[in-house]
Amino acid sequence: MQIDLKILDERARAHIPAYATPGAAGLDLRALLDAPLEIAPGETHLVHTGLAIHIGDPGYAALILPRSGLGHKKGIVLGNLVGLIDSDYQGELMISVWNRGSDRFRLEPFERLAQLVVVPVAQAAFRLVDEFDASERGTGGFGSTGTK
Ligand SMILES: O=c1ccn([C@H]2C[C@H](O)[C@@H](COP(=O)(O)OP(=O)(O)OP(=O)(O)O)O2)c(=O)[nH]1
Ligand SMILES: [Mg+2]
Repeated sequence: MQIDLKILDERARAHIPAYATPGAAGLDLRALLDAPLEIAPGETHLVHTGLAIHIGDPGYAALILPRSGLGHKKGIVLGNLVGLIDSDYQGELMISVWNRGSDRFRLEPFERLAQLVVVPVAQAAFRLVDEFDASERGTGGFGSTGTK
């Protein structure tokens, strides 16, 4: 599929998101910074990408997810845990970066810090009912199928 992409800051032109391997699901997003950004433990910063996308089709959305290596090894994840990019959003892609670790982290200009995944979306219409058709699970949740 194709998605319209706008470059909002010329520095981002050299780093148009691309899939790193033929099977990649995520497109790495880079930090558009003038200088390295020191992120103290517990701090959250909103980081620019210099890019905007317009998905334009309500049958799709994009998710911003952490990169596994940064998240696991450095504690650098997202302040909103997951970013949701609506299909009608046309503004800059912004990344909320949260240092949940115990060490300072130095984010370098144009470092890859998160990834964008395009996903199909179903927009649901709600039909009000008094009773649901029976299902095998019914109302059982939170471990009701056993814990082992
Ligand atoms: O990590 C993110 C999350 C969201 N957005 C943009 C795209 C999204 O379409 C818009 C609104 O996000 P969301 O709906 O999650 O935030 P909200 O707090 O509900 O704001 P709004 O009232 O604008 O919907 O902000 C980003 O750039 N980065
Ligand atoms: Mg919203």
